[in-house]
Amino acid sequence: MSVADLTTSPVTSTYTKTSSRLHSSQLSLSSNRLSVHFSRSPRPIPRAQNFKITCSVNQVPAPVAVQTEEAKNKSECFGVFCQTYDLKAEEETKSWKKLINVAVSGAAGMISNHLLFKLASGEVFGPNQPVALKLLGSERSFQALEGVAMELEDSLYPLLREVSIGINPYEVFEDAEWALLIGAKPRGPGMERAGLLDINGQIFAEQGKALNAVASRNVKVIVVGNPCNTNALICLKNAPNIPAKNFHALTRLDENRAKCQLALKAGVFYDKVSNMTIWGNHSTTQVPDFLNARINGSPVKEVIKDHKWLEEEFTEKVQKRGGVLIQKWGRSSAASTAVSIADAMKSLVTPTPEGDWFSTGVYTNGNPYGIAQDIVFSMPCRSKGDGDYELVKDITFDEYLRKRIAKSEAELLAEKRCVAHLTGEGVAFCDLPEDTMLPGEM
Ligand SMILES: NC(=O)c1ccc[n+]([C@@H]2O[C@H](COP(=O)([O-])OP(=O)(O)OC[C@H]3O[C@@H](n4cnc5c(N)ncnc54)[C@H](O)[C@@H]3O)[C@@H](O)[C@H]2O)c1
Repeated sequence: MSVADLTTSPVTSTYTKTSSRLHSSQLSLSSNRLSVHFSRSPRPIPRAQNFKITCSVNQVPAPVAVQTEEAKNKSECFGVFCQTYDLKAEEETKSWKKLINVAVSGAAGMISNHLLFKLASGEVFGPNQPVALKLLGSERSFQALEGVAMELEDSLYPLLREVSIGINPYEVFEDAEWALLIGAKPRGPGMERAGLLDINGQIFAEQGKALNAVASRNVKVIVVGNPCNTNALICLKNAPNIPAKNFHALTRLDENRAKCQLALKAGVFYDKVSNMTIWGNHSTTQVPDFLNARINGSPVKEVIKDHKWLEEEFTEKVQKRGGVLIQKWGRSSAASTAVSIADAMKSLVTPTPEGDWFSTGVYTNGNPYGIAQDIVFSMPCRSKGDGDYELVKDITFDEYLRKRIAKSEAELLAEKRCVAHLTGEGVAFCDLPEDTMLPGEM
């Protein structure tokens, strides 16, 4: 049964439009009946469209798209996603899950332009998980946000049930179960790192407060906007009613880059590289850990005998990859960052393969590695696939690794002092050890 088959059935034009949103893999057939169940949002007043369709291929009830006064007046939902369908359910497909609310900030930006389509396609949450996308933009980017929503409309994703757009985080983050915080100001010419910390820190303080006020109490937050570790710290400090454990700073792109470089050097396909940890800050002090990583199940140092390359070239290559890419591309990595955000989410919603782990920047309180408390630091984690994670215990350290980790730790502690006014910890004092470039910056 294809979409083409469906659209030839005797339906009204409204229904044809809707049924053309369905892909055969997401449909369920019982005898000659086809059922699709669009989950209802838990919110009392729908902001975007909530609808339920059941149809028979031979005899299709002609559904009426109802534009209620309330729906007309809603500015948050977008276009086709504002339709309310008044349909009678004849058959419900049991496999559909409850709608998942995903908020994305910086939704009109370059990274989101790749990520949103991955989320809507089912790549992250699976082929029977309906998704609502709640898109946050800035005042300046609002028109572009409408353009993004139009492209989402035109993509006819069957799993995409709601799209709402807005510039007020207190509205957009309502009931969010995932918050992907990508929107941030780029570092302008001549801007000091401390200036960037302050200007973006304010965005993440506000968004932390908004999450605290209106998001799901178990929302998982992934901070991408730079400087992402300290932004994540600011965000969690401003959201005291959400577990600090739920906040992540994205270092998965760095992990993916490190795996790629090791695979290249060892002459193996990159799926043979496992147990890759990025320690520390998403900056050039980050530490790609070749001591604990494995290639084909063996320690990297047994496979790659050129230890000088590992300590010098490999480490620097990973740390500066973003900058090199900008020189080639003329802009910072967007597609591979979106891939890595999807990877980071998948790592939390699917069980980690036996013996392996992944890297993510998380809150350090209670960590078993002796890293300073109360910062957000990239560390090795495992997940049961329930959205939560635990830190990996059996990790080996040597002097080289300890020394490098300490440098990244010192940088994050200095960044923390720089944003004390945003974390509720007094007066800020900025003594950053050096102005390390962020990956992705010139
Ligand atoms: N952690 C990582 O691995 C990683 C990798 C690459 C880029 N980044 C960072 O991700 C961020 C976004 O990158 P991009 O390439 O998508 O940038 P972009 O400039 O293309 O998009 C950013 C968008 O955010 C919007 N925005 C600004 N302030 C906002 C706010 N307060 N609320 C909502 N939206 C806001 C802007 O209008 C813009 O549309 C940057 O900070 C970049 O440094 C992080």
